[in-house]
Amino acid sequence: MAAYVNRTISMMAGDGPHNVAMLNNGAVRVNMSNVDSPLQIFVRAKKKINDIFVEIDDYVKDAVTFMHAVTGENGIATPQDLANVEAYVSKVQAIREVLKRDHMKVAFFGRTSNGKSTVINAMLHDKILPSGIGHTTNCFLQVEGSDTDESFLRTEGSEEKLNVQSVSQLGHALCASRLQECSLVHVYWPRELCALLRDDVVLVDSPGVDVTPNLDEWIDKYCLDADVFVLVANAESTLMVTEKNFFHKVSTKISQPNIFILNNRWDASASEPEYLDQVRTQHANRCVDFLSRELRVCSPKEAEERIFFISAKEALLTRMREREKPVSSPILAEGHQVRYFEFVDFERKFEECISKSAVRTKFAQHSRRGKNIAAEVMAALELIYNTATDQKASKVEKQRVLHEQLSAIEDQLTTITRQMKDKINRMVESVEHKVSLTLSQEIRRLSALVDEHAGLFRAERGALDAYKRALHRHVEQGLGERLKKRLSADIGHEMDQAQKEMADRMYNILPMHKRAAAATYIMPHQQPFEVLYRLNCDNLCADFQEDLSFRFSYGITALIQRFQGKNTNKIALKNPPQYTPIPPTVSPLPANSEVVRAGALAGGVGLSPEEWGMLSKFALGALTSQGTMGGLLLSGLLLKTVGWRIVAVTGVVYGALYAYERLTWTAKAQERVFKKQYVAHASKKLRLIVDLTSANCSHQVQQELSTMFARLCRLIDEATTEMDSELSEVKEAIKMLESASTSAKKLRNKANYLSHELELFDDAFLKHN
Ligand SMILES: Nc1nc2c(ncn2[C@@H]2O[C@H](COP(=O)(O)OP(=O)(O)OP(=O)(O)O)[C@@H](O)[C@H]2O)c(=O)[nH]1
Repeated sequence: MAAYVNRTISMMAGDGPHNVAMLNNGAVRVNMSNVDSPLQIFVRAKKKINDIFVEIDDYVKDAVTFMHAVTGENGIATPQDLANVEAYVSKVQAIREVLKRDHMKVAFFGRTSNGKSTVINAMLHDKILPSGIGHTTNCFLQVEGSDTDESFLRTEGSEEKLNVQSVSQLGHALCASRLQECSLVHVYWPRELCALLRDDVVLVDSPGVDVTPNLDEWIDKYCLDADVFVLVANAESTLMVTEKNFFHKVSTKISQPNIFILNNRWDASASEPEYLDQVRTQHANRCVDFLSRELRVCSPKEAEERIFFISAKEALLTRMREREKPVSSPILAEGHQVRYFEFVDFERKFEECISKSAVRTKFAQHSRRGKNIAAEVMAALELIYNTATDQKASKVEKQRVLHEQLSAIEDQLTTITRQMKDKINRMVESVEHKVSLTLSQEIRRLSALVDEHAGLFRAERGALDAYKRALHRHVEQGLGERLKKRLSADIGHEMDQAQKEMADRMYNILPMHKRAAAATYIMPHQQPFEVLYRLNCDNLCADFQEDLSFRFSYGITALIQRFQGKNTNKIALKNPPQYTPIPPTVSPLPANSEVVRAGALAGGVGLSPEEWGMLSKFALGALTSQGTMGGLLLSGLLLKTVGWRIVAVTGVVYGALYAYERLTWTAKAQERVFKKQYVAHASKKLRLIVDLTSANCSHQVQQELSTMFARLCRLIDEATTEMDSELSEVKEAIKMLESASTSAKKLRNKANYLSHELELFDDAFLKHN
């Protein structure tokens, strides 16, 4: 027996969770260090996946912040995309909460008094749960590590901390204030006092399966999240139907539950050593059969590894002694070391099993969900990245097109401006020439126009003034109509052509969407173009003074004037006068303008106008004086030369001519003379305003075309301004899209990193588990 014990000790010391040593007094000490405990797999896995979920949490929050920035108007993510990713924040939070609470749970079941509480106490190395003969545990007792160093109780649904000593009352079936059998009491025990608790193992004690009909309720409440079930059987008897029945129910609700069978009270076999092996074999076979054949939760070989023959009472006692705690019965039966080693062996296998199982059942699903979340968020970011990339490409293209359009418009506008300027200048010159020519021609035809006037002519002052006003109107109107007829249509046609060409060329460089606006903005001429000029005969001929006094054509004065006029012309021709240019003006010339002109002519022969006046008066005075000596001498000379008869006949003829002219000096003749004088005067005045009028008309044309060109240029300017601001917007959008695609790419890559981390987690903790 001693050899068997030593062999078992050396075997277990090598790979067990606890270093085992036999003490001098025959007791066995087990090192509580849990550095190499299989439970550390769960601990490390929990820490790792918790760290990964912290990163996933940060990642999802970063993704939500990013998506907020790119969602909305002109955004690249839809509110639905944002809502989808936002939903993961709470999901990750929920997983982290579950992770915090994740532990390895082992539930102990069996018939009353089989020793469930004693097994748990032995595993906890202390007498924590009530145990005793008869029906002791009357409700579920869950022992777990307390975060603080204190030990306390908490009943289900209550936050009140109760004294841990009260567990023997609350959980004891014999206690007056006992709880419902289905209720749960949390027993918090300092982690530092127990390696199992430190490593997140939670142990659940239960009332005997033979004392309740509510097995289904138990299973639903306490078994569904259990990683390992321990059936504590009584080695003194055999597996009972009630026990089997319970686990049948468990296996229908949980797929492949991990079930260990402890044949407790094996110390009883010490009193009957001769049947020890047979009984053990019998129990073991039945248990293997139950697990592998009836429940089908494992293979027979695996089942063999999950069946143990122990004495919880001895194990607890041994551990109490190790911890130098008072024990009621220090005497242990023969073979207690072997049973204790088997108990330790159970613990090691149980720890391996519960650790692997908990990692697989709890963290596998977390890992899967983490990967799904990373993949879903990555898909959303991939979509945003693609959208941002596509939109950026189209914006870059738009930017290129806008650049091209702007520089094309600028080039074309420069060319068109130069050409249009030339065209306007040519048109202005042409119009000026045309108006000048036409007006000059019309001035030459002024006598015909004046002759057409058929008003009642009378020589009285009042009637004459009225006639003059009527004639002014007639000339204004007639001249106006003729000019309009000859110029407006012609120039108007040229204007229309020029404007049309201008508009066509400008439209062509406008962007398409502006053309419609331009078409409505620049309306074609509703009215034909009209040359505007101001012909105000009232002002122009205000200085006109008719001379309607009778003058005999052959009177001496007339003859001298005629003679004088010829000589003056001769003098004028010999000495061409230097005219002082008179600036064209619409205001009437001064009344003494003739004097000025005469003065200018006089200047041509070197005499001042005053000197010429004196000379003329003297000559005329000399010739026209009837009573002077000169006249007498001339008469005498004529009489002596040609004879008195000829003089008489000439006198008669001369008298007859005078009488005739005097008699024909009627209102008609006076009107003719008036019109002639008017034509001469008006022609002279109109000639003065030819340049001004033609300049005005050409200016009008220039104004009209320049205004139109300016309006078109304004349209182009508006269009280019719009295009400039559009270009700025496009540049901004490109910047935003660039930054969005970079961020989306970074976040997408982080999702890859997280998925990779979870893959590594699977490799480390799940794949070979
Ligand atoms: N001889 C012996 N007695 C044991 C062993 N384990 C437990 N007992 C005793 O069996 C009695 C019942 O033990 P408990 O641990 O209360 O059994 P239980 O299964 O928890 O019983 P309930 O709580 O009523 O369901 C106690 O007196 C224990 O001391 C053992 O291995 N050997």
